[in-house]
Formats: sequence, C-alpha cells, structure tokens
Amino acid sequence: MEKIIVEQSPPLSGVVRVSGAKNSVLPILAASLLSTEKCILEDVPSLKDVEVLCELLTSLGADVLRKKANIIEVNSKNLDNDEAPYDLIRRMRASFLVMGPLLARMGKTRISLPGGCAIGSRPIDLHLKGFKALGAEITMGNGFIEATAEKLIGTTIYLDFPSVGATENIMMAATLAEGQTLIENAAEEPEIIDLANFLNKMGANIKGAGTDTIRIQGVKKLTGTQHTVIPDRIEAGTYIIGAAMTGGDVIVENVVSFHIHPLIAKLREAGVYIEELDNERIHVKSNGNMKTIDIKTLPYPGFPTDLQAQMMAMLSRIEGASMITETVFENRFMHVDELKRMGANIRIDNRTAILEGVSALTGAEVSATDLRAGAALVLAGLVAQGKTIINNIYHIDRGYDGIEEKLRGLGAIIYRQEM
Ligand SMILES: CC(=O)N[C@H]1[C@@H](OP(=O)(O)OP(=O)(O)OC[C@H]2O[C@@H](n3ccc(=O)[nH]c3=O)[C@H](O)[C@@H]2O)O[C@H](CO)[C@@H](O)[C@@H]1O
Ligand SMILES: C=C(OP(=O)(O)O)C(=O)O
Repeated sequence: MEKIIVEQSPPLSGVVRVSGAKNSVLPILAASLLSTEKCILEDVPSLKDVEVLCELLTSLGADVLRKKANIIEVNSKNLDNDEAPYDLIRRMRASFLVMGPLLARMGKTRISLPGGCAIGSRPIDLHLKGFKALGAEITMGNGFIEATAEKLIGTTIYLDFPSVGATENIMMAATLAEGQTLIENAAEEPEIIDLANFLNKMGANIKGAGTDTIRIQGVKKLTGTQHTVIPDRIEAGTYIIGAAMTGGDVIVENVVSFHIHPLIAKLREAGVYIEELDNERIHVKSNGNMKTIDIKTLPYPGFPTDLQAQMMAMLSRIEGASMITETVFENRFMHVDELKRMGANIRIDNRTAILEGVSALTGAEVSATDLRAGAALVLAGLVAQGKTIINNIYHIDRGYDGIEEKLRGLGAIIYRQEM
C-alpha cells in the first residue's frame, strides 16, 4: 500500500503555485451536462475526484477529453443515460451534483443515495426540497432516488441552512426551468460565484450569486463555453498554514486573497506576518513563535471548515490553550486521535476541541481519515521530530494536486513509498 512519509523539515521557503479549485471544478463539470455543446475548462486540477466525476460524466454519455494536463473538454450533446450508480456516487459525494443537471436536461434521473462519510451524515434533504419545489416528483427505494419532472417551474426556495451543494444543485436545475427561481439563505462561497459565472457564460441568467439570495431566470437552452476555474482557496490556505507553523517564508501564487480573508485574519491574530502582494499573491512569513487563538467554523465568509484540521495541527504546538469549534459538520474531529498519536494534547467537548499546546510533536504512523485530516497530518509531520508515516493517502489525492512535489519545492522532506 502506498503511504506518504514526512520527515521533520526545515522552514518552508520559496514560491508555490495553487491549482484550480476542487470545489469549483466539480460542480462546473456537473454543470457541463446542461449544455448541448462543447465546454472547455482550464486550470483543472489533477485530482482523483476530477477523474471520478469525469468517469461518471462518460457513463452518462458525455464525451470527456483531457486535452492537456489542466484542460478538459466536455461535450454532453449525446447524453443517453440518466442513472448514476452506487459505485461512482460512493467514491465521491460531489457526484450527487449531477442530479440537478440531469433532471433539468433529461426530465428524469435515478441516483444512488450518497450515504454518510467520515465527517458526518451529510444528508441531502435540502437538495431534494429544492427539486420538489421546482415540480419534480421524487421517490426513494433500493438505495436510489428517482426524480421525474415533465417540466421544472421556477419558484422561491428557502434553504434551512446555506448548504453549498444544495445551492449549486438547485441553481443548476433552475437554469432550464420555466420562469424565475429565488434561492433564499443561499450559500455564498466563492465556488458558487464561479459556478454561476460558468452557467451565465453558457447563456443562463443568474444574478446575486455570492449573496444570500440568488435569482435565476430560466432559459430554453445552454450553449458551450470556455472557463478558467478559480484558484483553490483551501489548498492555498494549507500551504499558508504550513509556512506559518514551520517558521517559513513563502510566496503563494494564484490565490484570490479576499477568498481567504477569514484565514488571514486569524493567522495575523496569532502573530503571523501576511502581506497581500496583489490580488493573486500572498507573502507569509513567521518566526514560528505564535500566540494561541480560538476558531469557530462557519459558512462563508466565516472560517472554513475545510481548514479546521490544518489549523488544529498548527495550534497543537502553540504554548497555551486554544479552542476550535466546528459548527458546519457534526463529526469533523477524526484527526484529533491521529494528532494525539503524534503527541498533541487535545480534548473534545461536544463540538469544541480544547488544545493545550505541546513543545514538540513526534513522528508516528497515522491514518488520513478524510481529505483535510490528511493535510493536517502532512503539516504536523513537517514539524514533528522524526518520521511520520501516513496511511489511507487516497483521501489526500482526492483534493491535493501534487502535494509532495509542491512541498518539496518549498524544501520539505516528503515522499511516497510502497510499504
Ligand atoms: C465538493 C464541495 O464543494 N464540498 C464542500 C461542500 O460540501 P457540501 O456541499 O456537502 O456541504 P454543505 O454546505 O451542503 O453541508 C454543510 C452542512 O449542511 C448539512 N446539509 C447539507 C445538505 C442538505 O441537504 N442537508 C443538510 O443538512 C450538512 O450535513 C452539513 O452539516 O461544502 C462544505 C462546507 O463548506 C465543504 O466542507 C466541502 O468541501
Ligand atoms: C469535505 C470536503 O470535500 P467533499 O465535500 O468533496 O467531501 C473537503 O474538500 O474538505
């Protein structure tokens, strides 16, 4: 089995380029099902999740072509299947984002229920509430959801929680609905704006993406387009935290700095020097002496849950007490036990982790229980004494394009080994 080995490394130093955002490219690939013409996507990251979604699009009848390492063309003219099987949905929750486009384009779809995962039960009730409100009939049985709609009709949909996936799925379905749809209490993440921009370039009429109310005026059809995916703010944040905790000096390129203002604010509070060089580059510098801080994850523009584990790795070595409260997912503390194997002193009280900083972490054999838990263990490994051996690294490959190469470029000692 392949494992990632991280050895105690010098402070990170140099320049690292961030790839296109996983959480943008996945809904955008799903949205390409809505068009009857070719869509060209640029700055597509090389990720396992992208491969899985491309496999799913192909199984639905789309032609998917990787033109260059980071360019993908999708032509969904000849869709001939409306069923998304368990095997592909199980491997990646974002596969469920094909439901809205298939319903709008084909008038029916049969999708495996996604089930829970390591970070929580992750229900899909809000997605279904939206489809029903648009006029779809939904039945469930044998582990599948079936949805049919002769035509979708625009309406007002209030989301009980600003779910990213539900906002995206409903927004995609509504592009081809008759009349106007309003999504209220919508998610405001930058990836929602990127998806709306992509859909608008295809001929959709969406206004308000990035605010809590999105207005979609349905159109008859969507055409082909070309689109460059926005930079991955979570990948950027991971390298920025890595630079901070190793006492490094790093320039992170291809990052939209206002997308990571919540992170920048918290790192500055901890005493890290961060300069926004322009709107695409960030300079991070630290002498490794940081102050404790408290963090609470929230939907955007709050502190992102996808950077919670990495911040925990950082805070586990800062002298004094810190608190991290996770409000987005009910079970996103799986990395705590792994960090404890490396010597961290963390206690969980309900949705809050209470950390007492230790002077040193020590390398150990650990397991990446989910994607960001894996990233946190990589970062912890950079500062831990000795060697850290990370198992279940397929989680890391889901969401980090070339993590070892990028970190090695900054001077880290990290490699992959068959063991
Ligand atoms: C591919 C992708 O973009 N993944 C991101 C997306 O996941 P995802 O779209 O799954 O996250 P959501 O925003 O939907 O989930 C947030 C919370 O809402 C709950 N919920 C969601 C849908 C629903 O129908 N009912 C319901 O109760 C979830 O269980 C969770 O507790 O946003 C999350 C929150 O920023 C990120 O951590 C993920 O990286
Ligand atoms: C939770 C994440 O992704 P997904 O929604 O694809 O599981 C993540 O990117 O941290």
